[in-house]
Amino acid sequence: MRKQTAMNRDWIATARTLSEALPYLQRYEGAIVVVKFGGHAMGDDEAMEVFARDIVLMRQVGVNPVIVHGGGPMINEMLERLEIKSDFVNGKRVTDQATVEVVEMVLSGRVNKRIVQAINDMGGKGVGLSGKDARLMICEPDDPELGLVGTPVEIDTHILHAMFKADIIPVIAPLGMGRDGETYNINGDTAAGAVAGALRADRLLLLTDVAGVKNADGEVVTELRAAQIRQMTSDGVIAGGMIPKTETALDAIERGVRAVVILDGRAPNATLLELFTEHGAGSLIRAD
Ligand SMILES: Nc1ncnc2c1ncn2[C@@H]1O[C@H](COP(=O)(O)OP(=O)(O)O)[C@@H](O)[C@H]1O
Ligand SMILES: CC(=O)N[C@@H](CCC(=O)OP(=O)(O)O)C(=O)O
Repeated sequence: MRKQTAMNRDWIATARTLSEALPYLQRYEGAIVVVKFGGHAMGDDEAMEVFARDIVLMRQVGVNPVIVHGGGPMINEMLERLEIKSDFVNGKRVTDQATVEVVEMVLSGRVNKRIVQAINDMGGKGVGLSGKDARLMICEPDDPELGLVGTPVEIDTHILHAMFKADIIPVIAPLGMGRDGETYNINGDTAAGAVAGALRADRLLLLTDVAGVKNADGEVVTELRAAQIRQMTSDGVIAGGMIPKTETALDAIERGVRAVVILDGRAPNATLLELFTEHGAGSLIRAD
């Protein structure tokens, strides 16, 4: 008879986890899951590999994942190198013409390609595009104070549905086009929310560098409703980069997204844990 060593007890636990995933796999078959991959959530090459593997696995089991990425820290690094000063207002970058050119170069050129390559290295079919491609995201100016920052007002989802049919994983850089062909910088969270809303996604996962939305005592709140978010924002508990995230969550839910989760993208297999196990991660936001 074969003995149960410590090692094969680990295998038994792995097999059990796989087996227990069945109801979740059934629930998400054919579902659309938009994943916002924030610049702070992107780690080293190994973390990128784990993220890409999870996304390819999602596609393999019948989910339609869409990646919308950020890259704020990478943009900051390039702006510093070029000695271009940059300010944020309520988590959004004040963007002039010189800045938007750098944003496009870094996001579409560097960050997007890195994610696409990681997905393709894992055997998936990742295709990179920005909101300018195929007029995916038409924008209007956000706040005049922010310059060339756009709010998506029209999302053409045809290209995304065509990609799902072709087994392609879309990887979207948050840039948009104005009605006169001008380029807009879109906050990554805002772009992800707009795409998720237009697709009526089943889930929007916002991957960041904190475990979730924290209360005044610094504890992660695991379930949040709209009224609570509004209160925490007016109290200043939700601040900085968390403002566009929670605003996005509320907006996406209003547009028909079933639920939004804000979670730590640096935690290994964060997306799989959230979707396919009973151990939901981060803060889950639903309609009131
Ligand atoms: N109530 C809050 N709970 C958690 N994080 C918060 C809160 N208020 C502000 N933050 C800040 O928001 C940051 C996440 O936003 P951001 O840096 O823009 O992330 P990303 O690059 O992933 O989009 C956190 O690292 C944290 O410093
Ligand atoms: C208007 C605006 O703020 N655009 C962002 C776009 C990138 C982004 O959102 O990156 P993270 O998700 O990593 O923060 C910026 O210029 O930094």
